Amino acid sequence: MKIQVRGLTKAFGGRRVVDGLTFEVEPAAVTGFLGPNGAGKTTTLRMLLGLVAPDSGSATVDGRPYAELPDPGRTIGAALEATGFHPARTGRDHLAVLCTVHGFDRRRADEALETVGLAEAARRRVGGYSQGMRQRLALAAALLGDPEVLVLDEPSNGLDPEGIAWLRQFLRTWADAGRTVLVSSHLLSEMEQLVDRVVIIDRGRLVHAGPLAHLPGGQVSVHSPQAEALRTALEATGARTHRTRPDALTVTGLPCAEIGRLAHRHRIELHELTPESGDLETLFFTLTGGGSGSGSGTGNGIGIGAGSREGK
Ligand SMILES: Nc1ncnc2c1ncn2[C@@H]1O[C@H](COP(=O)(O)OP(=O)(O)OP(=O)(O)O)[C@@H](O)[C@H]1O
Repeated sequence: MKIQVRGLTKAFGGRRVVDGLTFEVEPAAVTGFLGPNGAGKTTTLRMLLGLVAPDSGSATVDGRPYAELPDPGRTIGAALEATGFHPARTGRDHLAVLCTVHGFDRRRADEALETVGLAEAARRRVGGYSQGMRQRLALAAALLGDPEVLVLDEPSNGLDPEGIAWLRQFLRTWADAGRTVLVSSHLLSEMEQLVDRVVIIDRGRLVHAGPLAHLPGGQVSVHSPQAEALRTALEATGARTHRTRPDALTVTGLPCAEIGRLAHRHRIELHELTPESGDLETLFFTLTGGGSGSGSGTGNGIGIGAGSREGK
């Protein structure tokens, strides 16, 4: 099932926090939803889940807005925040209550706890859970309806490296089964390990969407016996070059096809043209000019312009 977001817009107090946002999330892939703190990720997800009404535009799953899904609980599962658990309840009781509320078989509670690796802690009170265990419990809650589509807001927050490795494997298996998953984060370095595709937003607007493997902003390595002539031609277009050998350059700021076209136009012989995939950090800073937040990274990864969390 596909998630489709079309012209989605939402303003709070006259300020647009989601601004004409359009993107799609395909099944059978893990899609990262990335942007600095306050970029509008959570608001977008809340609109997708029918928790906030858009001012204009739409967010649909399988072609329908949440409110019109015939069986929303079995279509889309979401973990928006790993908070709001009753501390005196056990993990198992928490899920059992949700099963009752949503009309799911109570056996799903134990199955979901098993899936997220919380079976042994199931009968302990949530008040004693670590942040990572709460994340797993929130994920278990999202899985109760055995949905086709999973939406996770910052699921790696509070997970230790072992937890991250587990999450990566879980998401991989999920996508390999042909299901859809959208995972939001402001931690680029972690997402790079977790996702196949990215949707990057900043100030409520789309900055970039596409496969992780084809990120722009990376470098291209070029071998040519006329490296100096090529360098002159490239720099005239504004691309940055670095001579690595007498017959080799790395080029930043132009894709392979453009470099090949330019070389052809100047009758420059090429022996090799190799893209070196960009990384998310380079991409983000290239596309947004450094992000809208302030301050440095937070948590155990590198944050995208991770400033303070506003208005929460
Ligand atoms: N109900 C609300 N009323 C007023 N302002 C809101 C409301 N919900 C969100 N905002 C504001 O909208 C902006 C976008 O917030 P949102 O939580 O969607 O961003 P985010 O990208 O998810 O950020 P984070 O990574 O911090 O969760 C923020 O400035 C936030 O303060």
